[in-house]
Amino acid sequence: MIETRLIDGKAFAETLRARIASDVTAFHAATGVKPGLAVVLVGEDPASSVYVRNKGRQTLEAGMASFEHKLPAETSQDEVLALIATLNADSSVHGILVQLPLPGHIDAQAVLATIDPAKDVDGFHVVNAGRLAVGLEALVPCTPLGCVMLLKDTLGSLAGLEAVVVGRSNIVGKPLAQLLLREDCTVTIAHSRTRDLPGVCRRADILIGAVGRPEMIRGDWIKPGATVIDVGINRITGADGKNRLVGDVAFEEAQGIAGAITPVPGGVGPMTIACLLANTLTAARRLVG
Ligand SMILES: Nc1nc2c(c(=O)[nH]1)N[C@@H](CN(C=O)c1ccc(C(=O)N[C@@H](CCC(=O)O)C(=O)O)cc1)CN2
Ligand SMILES: [Mg+2]
Repeated sequence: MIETRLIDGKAFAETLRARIASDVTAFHAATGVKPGLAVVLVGEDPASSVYVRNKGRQTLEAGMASFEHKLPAETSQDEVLALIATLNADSSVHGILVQLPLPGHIDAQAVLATIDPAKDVDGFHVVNAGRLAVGLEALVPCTPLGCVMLLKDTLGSLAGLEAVVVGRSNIVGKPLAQLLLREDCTVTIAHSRTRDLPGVCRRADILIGAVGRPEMIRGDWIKPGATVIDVGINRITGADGKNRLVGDVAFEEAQGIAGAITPVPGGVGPMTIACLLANTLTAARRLVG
């Protein structure tokens, strides 16, 4: 039986954030500029509020300036666009992020399209998505970037490996497939219409769950020894009536089959904010340098 290794994203993210903090100190000493991150939250979604609070705290801990803009749920799209125009023009702001999801009356794509691509630290602007797709320097979405960092730390070179990404979102699935292609993986994006999904998953040396469906990927979908990255964060009520967080992969079933796996929580999640800080420093270097 295979001994399944746990990929500790929480510890990796802590080390990364410490390195970013020391790079921020050096950048500030060299330029006199403190990188600044502006986060826009519309409404009071409880999970989003927690993520935004954590982003603000970790931005300050890394020695950067944090600008939080919390707007009521009924804010109009025009008001959000006006705020973004102000942030685009503000030289103390090097990174701009609009927390998703937005309330239903706001067109997220229209909002994301107005962020200056040079300040788009989420990497969601079509200019950054396009630059990533054609192999140019780009700001890259944080969760996929974190996944690839964990994979390279676990496996070294990814070249030639068969990667299956289950999920085709603009935030995770599509950019992650581009990043894996850049690492010379053979990449498949699978989704709800994929035929024989278990069989497709069983081909994977690297299996990524990014569908947002609790424990959908079963243990017997995993090729023995494969590295499994679980991007899902699903809140479920267990048989005992208690709420808990599970991923897209049936974690217990993966034990003894996967070579390595990220837990939920404590796997990919913490990497998202660490990579956001890395992107903010990258954006500041490009804007100031
Ligand atoms: N503008 C953006 N919106 C959203 C993004 C994003 O990258 N940019 N990603 C997610 C939410 N997110 C950050 O915004 C995020 C999600 C999860 C975590 C995290 O650390 N998760 C912990 C568990 C936390 C919990 O108990 O809920 C973990 O997995 O260990 C950080 C950031 C959607 N929106
Ligand atoms: Mg909408």
